[in-house]
Amino acid sequence: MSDFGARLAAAFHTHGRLCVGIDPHEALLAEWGLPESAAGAREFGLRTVDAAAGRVGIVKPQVSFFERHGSAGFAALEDVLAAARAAGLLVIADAKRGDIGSTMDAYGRAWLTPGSPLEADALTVSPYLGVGALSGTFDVAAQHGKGLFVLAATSNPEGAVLQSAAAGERTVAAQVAAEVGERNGGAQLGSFGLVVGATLDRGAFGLTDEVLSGTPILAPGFGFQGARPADLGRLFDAVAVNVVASESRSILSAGPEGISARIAERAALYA
Ligand SMILES: O=c1ccn([C@@H]2O[C@H](COP(=O)(O)O)[C@@H](O)[C@H]2O)c(=O)[nH]1
Repeated sequence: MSDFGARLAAAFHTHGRLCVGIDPHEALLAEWGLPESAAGAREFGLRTVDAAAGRVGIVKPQVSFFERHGSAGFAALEDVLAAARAAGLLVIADAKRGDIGSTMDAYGRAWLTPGSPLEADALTVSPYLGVGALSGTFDVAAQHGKGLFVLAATSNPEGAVLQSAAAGERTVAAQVAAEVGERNGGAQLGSFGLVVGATLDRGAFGLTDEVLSGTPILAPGFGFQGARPADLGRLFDAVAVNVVASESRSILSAGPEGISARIAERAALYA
């Protein structure tokens, strides 16, 4: 099987850049007429997968909305992950795991090992304990052709003070980007990416075209958080071709009857 970077490039080519977030918020479950339970989250996720399949190439389940239902929530998530992958969608598990290296290795195995109940194509991880603490997770991902998205400059305003702070001659975000970029070894589109919010000016974080070159960029913040598809080129210019544009609530709020049309409409804006 090809590596994650190659599969992502193929998804871009076939379906464009939109990634549909699967975030079964309590309010959305109510709007969809579904119970506030693991069963509700499962049904919500499966219907979203059905609507996404064939219309986009990538989905991003937000793990927290399943985790809050405990073991039944994880069982629901397993079904959603399996259904999405069976439908040919690339699945980014948005779990934002971050810990010391030995513990990260276990997270890597949980989310990225073929046949694992929680198998995804890529996982979001936090570099707050040092990018080096993710070393074993990079290795597990590489071994199985999977991907990682490492938080660099997040879409929420609270992140900026830390992420734009100096780390030697670079900002924290740019240091993370440089270390992740090295892992991609000059590939046109590597398997190891960054999270860079679409709500911010990446220049303020030192995230130049050079430091982002060849690195997939997961960009939440489109839709509900205010960034518009038309901003993609302006925000990311030379590296826009590597951007996974993520929208959750702006799509999910269409409800079960309207979601297929909403996905098709939004996907066309990122084609
Ligand atoms: O910097 C980040 C990293 C992750 N997220 C996640 O993306 C979605 C955004 O949902 P919307 O409804 O499109 O606002 C959500 O799962 C976040 O946890 C982010 O927003 N920003």
